[in-house]
Amino acid sequence: MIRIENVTKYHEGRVVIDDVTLTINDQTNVGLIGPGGCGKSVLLKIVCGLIKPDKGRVLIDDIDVHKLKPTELADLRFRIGMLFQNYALFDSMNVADNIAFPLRQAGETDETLIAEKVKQALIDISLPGIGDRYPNELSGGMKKRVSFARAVIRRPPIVFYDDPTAGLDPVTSSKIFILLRKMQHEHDTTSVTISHDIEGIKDICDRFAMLDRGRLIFEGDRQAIEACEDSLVSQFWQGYSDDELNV
Ligand SMILES: Nc1ncnc2c1ncn2[C@@H]1O[C@H](COP(=O)(O)OP(=O)(O)OP(=O)(O)O)[C@@H](O)[C@H]1O
Repeated sequence: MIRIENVTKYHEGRVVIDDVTLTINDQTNVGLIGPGGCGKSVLLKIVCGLIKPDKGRVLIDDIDVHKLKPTELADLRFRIGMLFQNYALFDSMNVADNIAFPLRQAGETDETLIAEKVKQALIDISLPGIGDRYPNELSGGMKKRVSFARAVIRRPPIVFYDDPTAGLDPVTSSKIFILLRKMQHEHDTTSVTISHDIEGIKDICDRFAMLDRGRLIFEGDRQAIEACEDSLVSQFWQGYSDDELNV
């Protein structure tokens, strides 16, 4: 279970995460939504220990993430897969080595096994045989899928996806969402997915949390968000605005 308790974060004199409390139960897939800049990515980075909160705490299976020593934090991160917004692939490594990185980092030395796992991962993301290519030879959508493969290669029980379909065409986006769903169903992962693609995450998440200017303004299941009377939540969910657009 992931428990975010009264987490607050300031950045350059202003509050970025404002007293957020949220519980994510095991094998639950949470869609984290909200306007650009509301703090979604910062919250995920706080949860996985990359950014320290100014107040509050994060517990993963009762372990206080920000009280861990660096080596203990590294151990915890072995259990967490992360798909970053900016791909975060290593440009100097080919695709196969990028995908194999978490396996080798975890101490796997059986190169035959690694090669088999990488081969299967490339098949799973519908990019068989591209292991020898380098990230700069790939399209944005291919990089996202390779990042996905790397994030889940060790089948981590917890996975965080930061806008996995940002900037992708609809066909590639739907492929990514299919992969996400497959991970959830076949490996019972607990996940948090940040996405601006409401239609896409409707079907892959069982609960939803919405941030607005760092505050948690909604948490609940699909039925609850569809019935939510808060105009900000319902407009965001349905993808329209009462205000005229200032263009
Ligand atoms: N290391 C950091 N610690 C705390 N706050 C940060 C840090 N880096 C950036 N910020 C601030 O956090 C705010 C929220 O950014 P964040 O990337 O979390 O928004 P977001 O909701 O994920 O936006 P988007 O949907 O556009 O990706 C920004 O205003 C940014 O200035």
